[in-house]
Amino acid sequence: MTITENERDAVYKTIFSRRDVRREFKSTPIPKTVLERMLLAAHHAPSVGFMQPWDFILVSDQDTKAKIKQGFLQAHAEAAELFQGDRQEKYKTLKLEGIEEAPLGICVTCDRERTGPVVLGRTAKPEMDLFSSVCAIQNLWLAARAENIGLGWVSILHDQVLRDLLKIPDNIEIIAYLCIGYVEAFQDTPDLEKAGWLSRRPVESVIHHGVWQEKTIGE
Ligand SMILES: Cc1cc2c(cc1C)N(C[C@H](O)[C@H](O)[C@H](O)COP(=O)(O)O)c1[nH]c(=O)[nH]c(=O)c1N2
Repeated sequence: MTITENERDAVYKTIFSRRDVRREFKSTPIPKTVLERMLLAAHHAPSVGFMQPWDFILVSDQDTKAKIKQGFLQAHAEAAELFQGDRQEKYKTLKLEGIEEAPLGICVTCDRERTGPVVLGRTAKPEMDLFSSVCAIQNLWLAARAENIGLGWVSILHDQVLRDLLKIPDNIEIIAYLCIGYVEAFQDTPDLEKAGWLSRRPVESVIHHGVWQEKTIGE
């Protein structure tokens, strides 16, 4: 199957216009068929040894979301203490989650024993199963964008909060909590760039020819 030029352009458009969304979620529920399409796309991610170690826990209960938000607030306050001076003040102004506003939360996990203990491709690098679950998240993120649905990753949250609330067994690794929903608009630039936190590095600064080289860019 050959990808046509228009189809190629649509893929790049989706990649470049994807955003981490934390604000302006609409309460409109995501239709079942749309959600199924997105989850099927996530499930078609590459995985080490074709292990498919991911699971997706769908969270729409408002009370559960409120408890997850409490967990975020605690971790967020702890995080603020780690920054100093102006950086700390700036950190406190950032909007870093849309847990209660987004109609759907998805907790993505990784079952490290799914096809184990010995997994093709994981023998020298045991963390490859975790990375595979992240591949599924990226597929979900892009599929959401293609559906004009926003997705935001919230990692300022201790695992135990999600483990207790969502009854996740100890042998299952927690990879991510994602906030998902239709949005008022997709911004052209990342929120953190707009807020003056960091900006996108020039692509030349991350490409090395032959050997790794130290590269400095103005920040
Ligand atoms: C593993 C991981 C974890 C997080 C994120 C991303 C990833 C990949 N990002 C989103 C992150 O801030 C964002 O991707 C960058 O700022 C770039 O913006 P765009 O994604 O291009 O809009 C993120 N954003 C946020 O508001 N709260 C968070 O806790 C996190 N955590």
